[in-house]
Amino acid sequence: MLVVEGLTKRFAGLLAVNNASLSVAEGSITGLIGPNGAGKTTLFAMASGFLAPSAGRVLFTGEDITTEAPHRRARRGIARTFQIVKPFAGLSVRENIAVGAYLRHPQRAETLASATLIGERLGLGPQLDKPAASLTVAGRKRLEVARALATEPKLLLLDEVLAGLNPAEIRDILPLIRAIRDEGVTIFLIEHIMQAVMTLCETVHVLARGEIIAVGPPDMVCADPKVIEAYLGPGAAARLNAAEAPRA
Ligand SMILES: Nc1ncnc2c1ncn2[C@@H]1O[C@H](COP(=O)(O)OP(=O)(O)OP(=O)(O)O)[C@@H](O)[C@H]1O
Repeated sequence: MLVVEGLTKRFAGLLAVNNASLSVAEGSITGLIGPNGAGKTTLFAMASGFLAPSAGRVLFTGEDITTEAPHRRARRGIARTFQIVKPFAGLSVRENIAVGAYLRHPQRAETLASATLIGERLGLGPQLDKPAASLTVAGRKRLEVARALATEPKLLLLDEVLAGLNPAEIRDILPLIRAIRDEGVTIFLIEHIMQAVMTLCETVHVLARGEIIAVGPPDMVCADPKVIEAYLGPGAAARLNAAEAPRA
């Protein structure tokens, strides 16, 4: 569904993403992991049109969308959430979701009806008429997903939607992410919480210093020495192996 080929982004002297290629299969929940500063959000920004790549291509359902603006990609069916959640604080929760719903339902009554349905589905029913500013962190994260989902995407890019949530809140939101996929929305997510990645994702891509260094099922990827070293430093995989080896 989404194919990224040789994607590169330079910020002045910094190579944030370097010749990254990956694909996200239709109907999958695919993960993008990697240490802080690896280039994950930059890659998402290029996939969703918020940043122009320095080189490389982005294909969506077989079409080259590399130079398309975010609103055009949204119309094609690509939606993203942002790591730093910034709802329109003065608007109600329903109105915030309606901003997304407006893309497919330009009539006000329909927009609000669609926003109501999506808000209820995301567990925000009791808060729909409250100002977005009154939501807890977990509520804001749900609102962020609701706003993206309201555009009725085919592909949903989730950038650390679990960050800042406590274990109970994470446990509550995981089935929701799975349900969204089960209803036909392909999901590509950046996540640091490995337990969630292990539970949700069929395939994981690992980015380190801007380069894709591994891809595969989460358990395989997490056991890959290259991945262990990217997180823990050179020699870490060998030290872990030595520590785990039975003593003679
Ligand atoms: N607009 C920008 N201008 C200059 N440098 C940037 C810009 N955006 C990101 N960077 C740099 O690019 C690199 C990759 O950043 P990015 O936010 O994509 O990493 P990340 O993997 O998403 O990190 P994290 O897990 O901490 O969110 C970092 O060194 C960052 O400082």
